Amino acid sequence: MKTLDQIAAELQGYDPNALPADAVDEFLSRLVEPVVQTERVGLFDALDRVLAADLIAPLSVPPHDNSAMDGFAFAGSQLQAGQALALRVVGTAYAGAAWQGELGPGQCVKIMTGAVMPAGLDTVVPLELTRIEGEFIQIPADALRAGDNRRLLGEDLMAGQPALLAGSRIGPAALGLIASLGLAEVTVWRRPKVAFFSTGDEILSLGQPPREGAVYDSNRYTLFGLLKRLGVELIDLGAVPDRADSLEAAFRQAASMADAVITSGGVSVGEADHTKAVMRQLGDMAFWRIAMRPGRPMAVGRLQQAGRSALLFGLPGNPVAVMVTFLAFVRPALLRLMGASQTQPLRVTARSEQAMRKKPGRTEFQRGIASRTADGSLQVRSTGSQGSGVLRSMAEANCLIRLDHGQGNVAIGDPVELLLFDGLI
Ligand SMILES: Nc1nc2c(c(=O)[nH]1)N[C@H]1C(S)=C(S)[C@@H](COP(=O)(O)OP(=O)(O)OC[C@H]3O[C@@H](n4cnc5c(N)ncnc54)[C@H](O)[C@@H]3O)O[C@H]1N2
Ligand code: MOO
Repeated sequence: MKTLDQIAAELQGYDPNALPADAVDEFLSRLVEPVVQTERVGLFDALDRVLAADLIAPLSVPPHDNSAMDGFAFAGSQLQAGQALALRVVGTAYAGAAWQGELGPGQCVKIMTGAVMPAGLDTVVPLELTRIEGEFIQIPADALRAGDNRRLLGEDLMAGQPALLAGSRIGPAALGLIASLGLAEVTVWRRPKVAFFSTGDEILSLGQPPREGAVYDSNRYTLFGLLKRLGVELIDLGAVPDRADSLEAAFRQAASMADAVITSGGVSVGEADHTKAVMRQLGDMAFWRIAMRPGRPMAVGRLQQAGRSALLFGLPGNPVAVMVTFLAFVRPALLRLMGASQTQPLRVTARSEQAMRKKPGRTEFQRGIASRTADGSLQVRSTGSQGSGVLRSMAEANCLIRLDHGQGNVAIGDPVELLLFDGLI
C-alpha cells in the first residue's frame, strides 16, 4: 500500500494548497483500492451491489424461436409479392408447451405470443391483419415478409456469452437479466462499511433544545441520505464535540469497524479545531485546499487502528460543501471501493438561461434547476443564493451545474455541464 507522500510524488504539479479537481480525482483513484472479499447473495439482495466476476449465460435467452405476436404461424416461403394468401388453421400453439403436430403447404397454426414456433415455421401474421373465414384465414397482399414477428433463439443472449461484466452495478434491468438466465444467486463484492459523524461544539443533535450560538446537525442527515442511496453499510456515530479525547475515541471506533470514515467540519484553519490534529495523530493524512467552490478545504487519508486501515474523508463543515465534495470526490471513491468500474456520474450539457460570473482557475458547482425548453432541448438556471451554508437552495435544485477549472464567465445561451440528481442522490 503506497503512502500518501508516495502517491503525491507520482503526480505532476501536486500542490496541496491549490489542488485542481482533476488532480483530486487522480489522487483518489490511486489511493482507493476495491474491497477484496466477495459473497454470494440472492437476487433480491443483489440490487445496487457490484458484480465480482463476469456473468456468463448458462443458457440462451430466449431458449427457442418463439412468436412475438398473437396470430397465426406459417412458412413464410408461401408469401408472394402482390398476392393475398389463404391458409387453413390446423391447430393452436400455446405459450409454455411446444405444438407437436405436422403441417403441410397451405396450412397454419394459431399461435400465442411467446409460444415455441412449430418446426419448419418462421413467420407469424398478427391476428388483426387477418380475415377469418371458418377454418381459413386470409392474409392481405404485401402485409408482411417471411420471418416477421418471430423472435430467434438467443436473440437476447446466447449460452456462453458474457451477460454482465465484473464491476457492473446491478440495477433493476440487470436483476431481470440475471433472473432470465435462471440464476437465483450472484457473486458480488462485500458491501463496504462506512462510518460517519459530525464534529463541532456548536452542533446540536436532534432532540436537544436550541441554544444560543448552536445549530442543528444537518450534515449527518444529508450524508445518511447520500450513503444510503449508494448502497453501502452505514455506521452512524452521531455528533462529536470538538474535544481531543472525544474526537480520538470517535476516530478510533470508526477506524476499528469501517472501511471508510466520513466526517464533516473542522478541516479549515480555525483555532478551536482539534479535528485535524487527531486525524494527523491517528493516520496518514493530507489536508487539501482544492481549487473549487464550494468545498475548498478537505482532508483525505487513511486511519490506522488495530492493524487495519480505513479511508478517511474529512469534509468541510458547510452543509452544501459536504454535498458537493461528496458528489465530486467521495461518491466516485466509494464506488471504486465497492468494486464498480463506472465511478463518475454521467454529465449532460444544457444551455444556460442566465449569465454566470466565473473565474478561470477553479472548478465551481452551482445548484441548478434543469428543464426542457419548448423545442425539447435542455436548459438550466441557477437556484439563486449560492452560499455554501444555504441548504434550502440545494433542496430546490435538481442538478449541479459544473463549471470547469479553465472556464470563464458564462453568457446566456452558453452550453454548461450538469450532474443531474436523478439517479445520483
Ligand atoms: N480563514 C479561512 N476561513 C475559512 C476558510 C479558509 O480557507 N480560510 N474556508 C472556508 C470554507 S470554504 C469552509 S467550507 C469552511 C470549512 O470549515 P470547517 O470544515 O473547519 O468547518 P466548521 O468551521 O466546523 O464549520 C463550517 C460551518 O458549517 C457549519 N456546520 C458544521 N457542521 C455542521 C453540521 N453537522 N450541520 C450543520 N452545519 C454544520 C458550522 O456551524 C459552520 O457554520 O471554513 C471556511 N472558513
Ligand atoms: O467549502 Mo466552503 O465555501 O467552499 O463551503
